[in-house]
Amino acid sequence: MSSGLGTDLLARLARATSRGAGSAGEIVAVVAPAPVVPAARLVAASASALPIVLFQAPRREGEEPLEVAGFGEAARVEGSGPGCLPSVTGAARRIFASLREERDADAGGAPGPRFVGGLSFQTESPRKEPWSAFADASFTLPRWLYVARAGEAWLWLLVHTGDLAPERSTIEAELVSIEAALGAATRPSSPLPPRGAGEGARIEGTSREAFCSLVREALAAIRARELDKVVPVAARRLSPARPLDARAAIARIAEAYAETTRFAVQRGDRVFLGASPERLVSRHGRVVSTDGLAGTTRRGEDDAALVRALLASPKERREHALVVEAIASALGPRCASLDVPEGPTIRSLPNVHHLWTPIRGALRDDTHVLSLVEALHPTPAVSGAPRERAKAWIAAHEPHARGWYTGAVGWFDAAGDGDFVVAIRAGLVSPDEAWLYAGAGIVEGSDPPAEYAEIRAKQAPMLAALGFGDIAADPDLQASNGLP
Ligand SMILES: C=C(O[C@H]1C=CC=C(C(=O)O)[C@@H]1O)C(=O)O
Repeated sequence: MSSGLGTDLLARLARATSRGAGSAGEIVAVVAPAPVVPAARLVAASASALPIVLFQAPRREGEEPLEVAGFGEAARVEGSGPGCLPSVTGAARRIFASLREERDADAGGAPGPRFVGGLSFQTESPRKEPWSAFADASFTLPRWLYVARAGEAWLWLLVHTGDLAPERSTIEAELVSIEAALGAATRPSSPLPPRGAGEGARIEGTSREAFCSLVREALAAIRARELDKVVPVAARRLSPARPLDARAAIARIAEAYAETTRFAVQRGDRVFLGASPERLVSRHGRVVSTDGLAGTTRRGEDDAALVRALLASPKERREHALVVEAIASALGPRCASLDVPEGPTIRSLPNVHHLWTPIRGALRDDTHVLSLVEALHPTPAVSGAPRERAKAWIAAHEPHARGWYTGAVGWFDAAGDGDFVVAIRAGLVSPDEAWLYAGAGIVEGSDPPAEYAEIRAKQAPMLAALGFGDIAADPDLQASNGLP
């Protein structure tokens, strides 16, 4: 074994299993200190065929961001159909109860094993392509789990005790590959996308005209008082001439959008990845926090004027207020206190500015983060208001499957703590195609071409990460690729 980490981890595994033979069905978790690297870069550096998960939180005031990267699966919990989250929570509890953590003194502070995964926007049976491998809710307990916080990092290995003897050589081979990735991830990577990746690519999906007509239909429903707000989503499928590299795209988007939560969940050869600016909910003990995020303007040379206009726009404020009201009424009954600022501030990303209301509260009891997710999802930032009517409008009008886009991605641990983001600014990437999505909140006063420009700006990070940045920027190339 090339480094101390590998030797350490295997010695700890041997000691842990010799201490107790382990009852049938038990999972032993051993942990050792690891080099500190950006989690997204670790995923990108990994040549392992093991499926990946990633959740790399940004720096936020008063919080130590947690970075999580996982390879392979020690366990998976899944559910489908409306109301499946309680059974997923129950299944995860039983797995945590069968998990034996073994920590040496140098890993006393390591954040423990956790499930990483997500859920779809709407439950759907059977799930439509390209999302067939993504259950309505699906969470992985990684076999190899890298966790980093506050300048320290650790690597966990989770093994079913019954599998140990036959698996030993597989474990050793996987460890060699993860150590190599950790070594490579300490060196700066090249964030440049492949040149000319867009050449010869086929692009299909929601055209400018189709999106504008969806917005006009939404406006008609709003004028008819059927809805206050609805969030139509456009989908675009890119079939490149050369294979796409989802893991390299993860590293690029992670470095370019460090103020967002960078995430990835792999099922089969498809990776759902993105960089979300919007927290759905986090729970740490009794502290709950979330973001009201809705209302958008592009960035430009006249940035300060754009921000002033965004803050002053009654239409954007209304679109935003509906989100904040829905969050406050979902969390209010569960909280002993809830701090909802009077008005929004600005959250600026490299591509857009948003209206933002950070909300924090103290929970009345130890509500599991998944039941908070269930109470909040989907917020009017991705569905609309009233919620059920907006969901029905979306199901009737959007021609494509959203899948996990505008769902939620995050992690939860044995204590029921967790962190989830709204799964936006994301796409589903496999070697031979990428599905990119973007939506926009429609309220009275929305202008269809302006909303179309907004979704193009929201898709720019994923296009650039995949090497299609030239398509996003160049109108001639857009035309030659069949884009409006
Ligand atoms: C639905 C999306 O963004 C939501 C989040 C923030 C701002 C939004 C807006 O201004 O329309 C959307 O509600 C998306 O990026 O696909």
